[in-house]
Amino acid sequence: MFRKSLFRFSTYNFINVTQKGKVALIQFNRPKAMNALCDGLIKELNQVTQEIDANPEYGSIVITGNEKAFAAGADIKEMQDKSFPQVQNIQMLASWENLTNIKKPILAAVNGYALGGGFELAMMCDIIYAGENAKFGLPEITLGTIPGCGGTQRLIRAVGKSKAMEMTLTGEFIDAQTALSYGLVSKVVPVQNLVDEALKVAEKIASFSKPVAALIKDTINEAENIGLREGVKYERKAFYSTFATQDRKEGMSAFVEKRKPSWTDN
Ligand SMILES: C=C(C)C(=O)SCCNC(=O)CCNC(=O)[C@H](O)C(C)(C)COP(=O)(O)OP(=O)(O)OC[C@H]1O[C@@H](n2cnc3c(N)ncnc32)[C@H](O)[C@@H]1OP(=O)(O)O
Repeated sequence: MFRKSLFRFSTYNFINVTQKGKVALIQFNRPKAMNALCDGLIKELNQVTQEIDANPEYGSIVITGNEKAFAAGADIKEMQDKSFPQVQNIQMLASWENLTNIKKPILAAVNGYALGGGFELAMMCDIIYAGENAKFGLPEITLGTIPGCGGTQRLIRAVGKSKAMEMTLTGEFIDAQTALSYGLVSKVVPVQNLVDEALKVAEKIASFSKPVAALIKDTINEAENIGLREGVKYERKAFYSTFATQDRKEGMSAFVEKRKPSWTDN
């Protein structure tokens, strides 16, 4: 059934979606606009990620752009003439947050520019890998505005106040090595190897029990929403809930019996 859907996705205007084993690879496809994230692209991204999330064939997702740009932000040309009442009325950019409701782990593979909303979208993902040419920035101040997709909130959590202030108040970009030293990305790899490296790790993640991977993703992300005491309680509840799964039983039995576990996602 999903293969049919993938066929339908291939007719999408702004993204390409391909199946790589148990991983769905989503590639932004607006090369002439530096993959600026127009409304249509975000609609397609939300639709496809929700379908992938519901499809048991898939265990993880990789999102990427091209070698020049992951995404150069929200589409400035779409926003240019909007008024305050209009943006408030349509709750502009609010639907971008849907990505954070996806239960399956999402890796962002960033080559080139990840700016403004492009960077914010990468920060909504669970793991970021950077190509050697990656450039991250929140240049909204240079446009007379501020980040609107959680950038201020996620950046301070990722890198601390001084660096978050420096990046957002100057609008300057940082390179891949700096992003690595800030802890914003987990790994820097040669540009041509980036997507393969992300797919390899995504395939490994997809090989585990899906409900267990979803619990890990959820509990780590929840840490950004709540304090430590509440967070530890939240984690413990999630941990206990793995004892209601076959996969927890199988994983521990396999260890004791010195064999490979066989996951059933139950
Ligand atoms: C959530 C919010 C509020 C936001 O994201 S606001 C947007 C934040 N992002 C930005 O400010 C980055 C804007 N882009 C840039 O600064 C430059 O395009 C880059 C990425 C540095 C690349 O520079 P260059 O290599 O010189 O390419 P450049 O010619 O500027 O871009 C190529 C095309 O993409 C278009 N483009 C690039 N970024 C765009 C964007 N965010 N929105 C719309 N179009 C964009 C650009 O207008 C140009 O189109 P055209 O050929 O019709 O003139």
